[in-house]
Amino acid sequence: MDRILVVDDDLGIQKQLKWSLSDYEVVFAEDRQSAINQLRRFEPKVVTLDLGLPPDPANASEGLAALEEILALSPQTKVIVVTGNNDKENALKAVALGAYDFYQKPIDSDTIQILINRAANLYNLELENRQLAKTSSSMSKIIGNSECIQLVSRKAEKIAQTDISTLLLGESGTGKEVFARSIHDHSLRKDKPFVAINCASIPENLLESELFGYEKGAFTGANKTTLGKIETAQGGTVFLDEIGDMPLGLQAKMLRFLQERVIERVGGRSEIPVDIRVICATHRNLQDMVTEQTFREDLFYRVGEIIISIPPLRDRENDVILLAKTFLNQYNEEFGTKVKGLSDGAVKAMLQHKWKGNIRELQNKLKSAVILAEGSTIQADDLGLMVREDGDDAVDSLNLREVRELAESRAIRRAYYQSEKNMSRTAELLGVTRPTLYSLIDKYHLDDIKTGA
Ligand SMILES: Nc1ncnc2c1ncn2[C@@H]1O[C@H](COP(=O)(O)OP(=O)(O)OP(=O)(O)O)[C@@H](O)[C@H]1O
Repeated sequence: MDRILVVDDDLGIQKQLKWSLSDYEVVFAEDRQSAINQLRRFEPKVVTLDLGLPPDPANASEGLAALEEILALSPQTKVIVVTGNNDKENALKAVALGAYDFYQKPIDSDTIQILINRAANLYNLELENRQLAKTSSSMSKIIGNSECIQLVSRKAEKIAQTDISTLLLGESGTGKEVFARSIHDHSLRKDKPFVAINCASIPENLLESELFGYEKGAFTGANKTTLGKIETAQGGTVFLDEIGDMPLGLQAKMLRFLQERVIERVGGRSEIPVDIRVICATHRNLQDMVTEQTFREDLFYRVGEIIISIPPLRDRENDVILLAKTFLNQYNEEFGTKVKGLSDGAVKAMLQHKWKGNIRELQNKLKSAVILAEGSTIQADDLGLMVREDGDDAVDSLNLREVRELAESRAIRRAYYQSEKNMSRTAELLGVTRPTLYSLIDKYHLDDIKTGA
């Protein structure tokens, strides 16, 4: 509930406003000092300020001084000044000082309510814009305010200007490619190419020539010498998505390229030096693959000089809403629609949903909801989601064990980030011993925490 501060020494007006502003949490003050105290304590979004305050209720001096103090302390607050009848001069003075609007007594409940609603909406919009601007200032394409995504973004920002081989881990659709591009865009190689290749989507027999290129006549159909993706990225960055799907034979060749920074085209005889940064990604558990000997251990250490784990959307607190609003604006523009926002039910359903497809799933849902929405706001139904009552996690879980596992994994991850990745502190926050914490991390496959990423 948005909070409003009413500054007025007239108890009748206080009562009237409390009654007519039932959609808000209303707090009161009767003079300048108490107004400032309440402002500090409650951080209201909107203040209605009577200019005639004690000890000088007949003049506007005390009210104007209060206005200046409020705006100096909290410039984003929307202040609506309330003046005596016909006191236009002071009203205009207040607006010149930065008041959002003015209102002349006597107070009409409906009108002041409309004014306050508009002021609160504007405040919320400005707040959202500030948050978007804040997130876009560092890693520009990474949208998200949650603590875990901020930590990961900072890590990515730190390594962007180095050439360290980076391994991005995360479920499908969490934004691994977006991160890879952002790292490239923040690096000294940003004016050179960024070339992405998905190792899982290219048949095994073609992957080698796709990566390393081939000489004319190397095989049937090789009519002319062709550069591979690595060579075309010369000076820039190669993003190898789904590195876990790279066949073992090719892994050896990849290792040689990473160690010696030279490549040989298929059918070629000469070594070609390449100056390239490599970023790899996978949704697989490479450590397990190393144990199973389906991924070379030496390659694992070579591609993962630094490992960054991108958290799944369900662990990113309110980011889901921030992202949904961003996509909503984006799709409104793309499809020429005028959907205004998300209903409370839609917000609740989105916060409850498990987002197995992560940001990609959210994007798809928003896209069809914007196109199909009947009203001006998106409902849970438009997103194909259901609102569950609190504690009703079991509805789309397999059984109680799954509900418990999900809740425990979430709690562990939250405590881990809250304690800035300190294991002892994480265990303390969760009220378990360190060995218990480690066994839970193993049990729930929280690999990012295990590797300290
Ligand atoms: N932080 C973000 N802000 C806005 N959009 C994002 C963000 N992260 C990802 N996206 C969008 O989500 C979609 C999925 O992102 P991306 O392809 O980078 O995920 P991925 O982890 O590489 O997926 P996969 O493993 O399936 O290849 C893309 O359309 C991307 O534009």
